Amino acid sequence: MNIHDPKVKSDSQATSSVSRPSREEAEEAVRTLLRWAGDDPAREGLLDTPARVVRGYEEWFRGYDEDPEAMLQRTFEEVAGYDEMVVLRDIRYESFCEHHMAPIIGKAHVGYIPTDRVVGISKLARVVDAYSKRLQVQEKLNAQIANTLQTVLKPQGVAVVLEGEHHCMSTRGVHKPGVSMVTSTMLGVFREDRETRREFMGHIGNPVNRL
Ligand SMILES: Nc1nc2c(ncn2[C@@H]2O[C@H](COP(=O)(O)OP(=O)(O)OP(=O)(O)O)[C@@H](O)[C@H]2O)c(=O)[nH]1
Ligand SMILES: [Zn+2]
Repeated sequence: MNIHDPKVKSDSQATSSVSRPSREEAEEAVRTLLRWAGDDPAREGLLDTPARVVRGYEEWFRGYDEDPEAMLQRTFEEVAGYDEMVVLRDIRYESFCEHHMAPIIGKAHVGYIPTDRVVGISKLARVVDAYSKRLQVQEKLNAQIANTLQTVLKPQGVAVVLEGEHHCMSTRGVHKPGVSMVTSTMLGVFREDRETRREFMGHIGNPVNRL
C-alpha cells in the first residue's frame, strides 16, 4: 500500500473522519466473523459472545478516545533544580498490530532530561497506554510516544525503547514464538550525545540480553 497516495487516508484523517457504527452493527460484524470461522452464532455458548467482544474492543481500543497531550499538562517545577535523567523502565504495554489485529505485548522504557519542570511519572505510562490501545505498528507507536513527550514537555531530550512480541508472528504466519522486536527513538541530547544515550541504555539494561 502506498501511504502517499492521496486516496489513502493518513492516520490522523482516518481516526477523525470515520463515523462509528452502532453497537448493534459492531455485534453483527462479530456474528459474521463467527459464521466465517465455521461456527453457529445462535448456539447457546456464543449468544453473548458478540456483546463481550464489543466490550473487549472498548477496552483494547480505548486509546482512540484519549488525548495523550492533555495527560502531560500538569507539571512540577519544585524539584530542587533536578535536571538529570528520569527513566521509567519495564512499562508493560498491550497493543494490536494494524496488519492483523493480533496482540503486540511488550515493555516500554521511557527516559527524558527535564529542562525546568518534571511530569508525574504515571503520566509517562499513561501516554504509552493511550497510543498502545490503538491499531499500531511498533515503529509508529515508538515515534508517537517520543514525539509527544518532546513536543509537550520540551525537555532536553527524550528516549523511548520498545520491546514487543508480535502475536501475528508467534501464533500464525511464520510461527516464531519468543521473538522480540526492539525499536528506539532518540531525540534531543539522546540523539546528539553518545554518553547520554549510553547512560539511558545502562539504566534500562540491554533489552536483548534481558529476554
Ligand atoms: N515493521 C513492522 N512490521 C510489522 C509489524 N507488525 C506486523 N508486521 C509485519 O507486517 C507484515 C505484513 O505483511 P503482509 O505480507 O502484508 O502480510 P501477511 O501475508 O499476513 O504476512 P505474514 O505475516 O508473513 O504471513 C508482516 O511481515 C508482519 O510481520 C510492526 O509493528 N512493524
Ligand atoms: Zn501483525
